[in-house]
Amino acid sequence: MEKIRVGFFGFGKTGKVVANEFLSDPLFTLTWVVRRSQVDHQKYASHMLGHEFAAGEIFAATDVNEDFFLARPVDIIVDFSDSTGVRLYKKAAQMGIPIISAISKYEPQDLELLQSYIKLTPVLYSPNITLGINVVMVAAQILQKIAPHADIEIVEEHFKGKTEISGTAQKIASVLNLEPEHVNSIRVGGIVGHHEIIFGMPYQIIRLSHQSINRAAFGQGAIFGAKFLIGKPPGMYTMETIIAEMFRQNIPVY
Ligand SMILES: NC(=O)C1=CN([C@@H]2O[C@H](COP(=O)(O)OP(=O)(O)OC[C@H]3O[C@@H](n4cnc5c(N)ncnc54)[C@H](O)[C@@H]3O)[C@@H](O)[C@H]2O)C=CC1
Ligand SMILES: O=C(O)C1=N[C@H](C(=O)O)C[C@H](O)C1
Repeated sequence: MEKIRVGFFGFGKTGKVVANEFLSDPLFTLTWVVRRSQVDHQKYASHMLGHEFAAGEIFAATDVNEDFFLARPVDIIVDFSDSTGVRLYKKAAQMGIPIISAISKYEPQDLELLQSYIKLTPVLYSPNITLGINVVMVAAQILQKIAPHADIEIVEEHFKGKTEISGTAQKIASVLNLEPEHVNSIRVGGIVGHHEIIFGMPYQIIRLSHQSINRAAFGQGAIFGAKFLIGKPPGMYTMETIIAEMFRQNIPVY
């Protein structure tokens, strides 16, 4: 069976680990990687990640011109770069190549550009692409409806260098209609990503919590998303809508 060809944007702390998950999955082949600079230009990501086979030729953002996607065809684009990455693949969207965006914080004009692509191709956009956090997000919305008077606070913990409030926490606050002051950020050590939603009720506390213990969790989420997205009609898709549908199909009947 033909492998799914992946075009990958970003090769940073998370991008490298996610790219390696695609390299290690027999269903996929990493066709190329685009990073911002000329660093490691035309080397292979696979070699840099310790594999002997050659896959994932590295290009710089400046290499991505009108012909790039025609010359290096892929079946899906996966973006773990930053807000600006979306500006590089309008042509791919016009060609109907599905897009997974894992960018957690978009500048408004870049989010607008991503949203313009949904008329052309299927786009899966999730600020946190792990299966687990999206189960927590859906469960929290259900719990809020069951206990509408509960006090709710969000705690998000990340590595010391993360400057912005997590996109995940902002998404959780948004779906629960909470003001930003209910998001509490902690920055210590090398925490990959921990989110907890605390429901305070009379005489009891409910804590819904998710911890990414390795950035490979984001790679597994991206692989799950890629398998879901390929073949879908143009439109916007999110991990939580996929998970919500799985809740609907699997709700236990007593
Ligand atoms: N949705 C999710 O589950 C997750 C999302 N993220 C997000 O993914 C993004 C990347 O995370 P990290 O790798 O940790 O960040 P990082 O800062 O370590 O790496 C970013 C990479 O993107 C590249 N880049 C920047 N602009 C680019 C452009 N225009 N074209 C091509 N490459 C470009 C940089 O060269 C660098 O290699 C961040 O937005 C982060 O918040 C991170 C973890 C999980
Ligand atoms: O920057 C990260 O690493 C992460 N960013 C995402 C976010 O901002 O929510 C997802 C994850 O928590 C890790």
